[in-house]
Amino acid sequence: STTTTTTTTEPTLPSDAVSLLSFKSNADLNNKLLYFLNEPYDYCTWQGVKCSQNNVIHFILQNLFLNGTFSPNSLTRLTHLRVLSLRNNSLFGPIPDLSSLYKLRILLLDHNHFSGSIPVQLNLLNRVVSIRLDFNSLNGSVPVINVPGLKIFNVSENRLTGPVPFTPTLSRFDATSFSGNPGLCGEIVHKACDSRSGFFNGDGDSSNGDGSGSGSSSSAAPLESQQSQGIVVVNSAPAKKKRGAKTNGLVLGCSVVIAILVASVVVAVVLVNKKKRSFLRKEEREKAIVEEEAVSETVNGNGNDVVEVEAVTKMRSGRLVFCCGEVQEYTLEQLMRASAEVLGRGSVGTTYKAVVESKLIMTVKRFDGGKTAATSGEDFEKQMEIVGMLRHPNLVPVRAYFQAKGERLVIFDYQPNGSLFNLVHGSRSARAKPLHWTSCLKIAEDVAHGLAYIHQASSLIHGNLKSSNVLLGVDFEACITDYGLSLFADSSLTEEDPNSTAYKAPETRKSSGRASAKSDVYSFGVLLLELLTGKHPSKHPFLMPADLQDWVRAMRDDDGSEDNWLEMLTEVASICSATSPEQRPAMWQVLKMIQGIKESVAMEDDTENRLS
Ligand SMILES: Nc1ncnc2c1ncn2[C@@H]1O[C@H](COP(=O)(O)OP(=O)(O)OP(=O)(O)O)[C@@H](O)[C@H]1O
Repeated sequence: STTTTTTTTEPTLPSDAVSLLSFKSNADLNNKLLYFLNEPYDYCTWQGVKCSQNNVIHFILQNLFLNGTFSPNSLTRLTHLRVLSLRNNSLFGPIPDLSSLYKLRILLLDHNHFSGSIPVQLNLLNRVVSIRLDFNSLNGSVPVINVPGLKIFNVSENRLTGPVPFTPTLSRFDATSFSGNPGLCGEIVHKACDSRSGFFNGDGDSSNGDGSGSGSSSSAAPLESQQSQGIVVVNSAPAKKKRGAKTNGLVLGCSVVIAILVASVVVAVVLVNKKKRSFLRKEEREKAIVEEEAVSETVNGNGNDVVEVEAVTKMRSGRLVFCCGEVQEYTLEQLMRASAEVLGRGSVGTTYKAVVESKLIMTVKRFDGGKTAATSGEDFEKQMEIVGMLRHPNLVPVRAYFQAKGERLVIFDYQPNGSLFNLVHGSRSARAKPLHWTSCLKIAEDVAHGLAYIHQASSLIHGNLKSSNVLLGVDFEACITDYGLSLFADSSLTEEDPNSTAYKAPETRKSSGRASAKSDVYSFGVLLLELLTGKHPSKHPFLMPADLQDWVRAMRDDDGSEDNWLEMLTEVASICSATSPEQRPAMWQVLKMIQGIKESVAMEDDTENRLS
């Protein structure tokens, strides 16, 4: 056979093939890459390789456990290379000088074991838009990098030390690009390089009077960039030369004014950022965008190979799936760029109010990868398909979902009037009366309706019914959210909040206990008591039915006028929260009971009206 895995460099071989084989011989010690040289030399079909006119333009080998080194004189000879990604492997040793790759736009070497220093020649890659070197073991200092088009730069989680050069390029990135390197200092990472002065400690350094800002003495960056780019910098380094010369009253006065202005701008920037932050951290948002760029690179390099582009998009960026045949109103990229505000952090992730393209408002639940890792991608998709099909006036609809490696998002409608939790406990003082009985009845009916629908329309259960998962719609109708998502939570990893635990049926509190339709009924009973009494479930006493009636009446300060309906609703709550699941009614029966109470109240009103 002519098939060979030889790594010898025969002069007749195409030089790109030689470079690839040379890379493989050092980087792939476990021989995972099946690179065989057959005539005609077909290296453009090798794993991870994409060519344009027989020149390698993309080399993408991700998540392959490649275990070896990145030798100089291997890929560095691929002078047409535009995308180089070796992320998420086990490559070790130094990163070679890549300056010969002058066409390189995307360099992703993150999540490996690279050591040694960051090659200073990165600064010569003047077409590069993305450099990711995070999660390696790189040491030494951050080199001066001034590449105007650089959009993504991340060297976090390494062992870098010393001042971060304050160049016009690097100053565009925030501390997250450098985090996880305790030895780094300077303005960008908000850490003084001189141990004598604090960064934001107001010790007077900010008013040292010389107006210079760089704590990174090694930086060759022009200082005017700090002002011209509108970056407010509080100096961390003590003024050495000019301090003595500028101590007159006028300068001190100016310094105070400047300090006040600086503080106001910092506060304003912090406030704006708080409101406008994307639900993805900057680096993650940019990662998604870069991956899209990599995809568009694929298009450029390969004409109109749409099918392949779709496959790449699915694989790398994940897929935004719109449920129930919804119209696709926005793209993944638009979603990733949405401005977002944290609504709260729950047991399995964080929930955001996101605004896409300044007009579409939605709620995005972003799962914490670690806490839902036990659910496979396939199971997630299956469950989301069922959940996404449900439509009912008392359910917050799931519009879309997304998953990619380590990232899961579920997109709901945004409910403008907050949650039942806020309505019951929110701004009301501790001594405020519980909700009016008509509201209690209406909310109880809405929630029972939604829950009965979930149980009947599908094989789903809610699994996490509680007042923060009941939201109020535009007409203050109660809508259940987060149904069917509890399945993804790994209970051994989620912290138990006493308020949440109190909703859980006794049979589900054991580690082997599984949620069921009957455990949802129990949660509904607890929620009903919360509604009636205004008390957090963790404060509900365990009482026999007769005593429960007395307690509810006492909590409502009832003078007897609410007697009838209150007694009936408390009765419903009591049977729903029976200790034994068999004794609890089904949800449709609970709904019927509540509707019965409503009708009897209406009849009573009617009779009273006629008599009066
Ligand atoms: N669609 C929505 N519209 C408006 N607010 C929402 C929406 N979904 C959730 N919220 C609010 O966002 C906050 C956080 O919700 P999240 O579901 O993350 O946590 P939780 O409900 O407290 O706990 P869990 O994760 O156990 O459900 C809650 O106050 C919730 O009421």
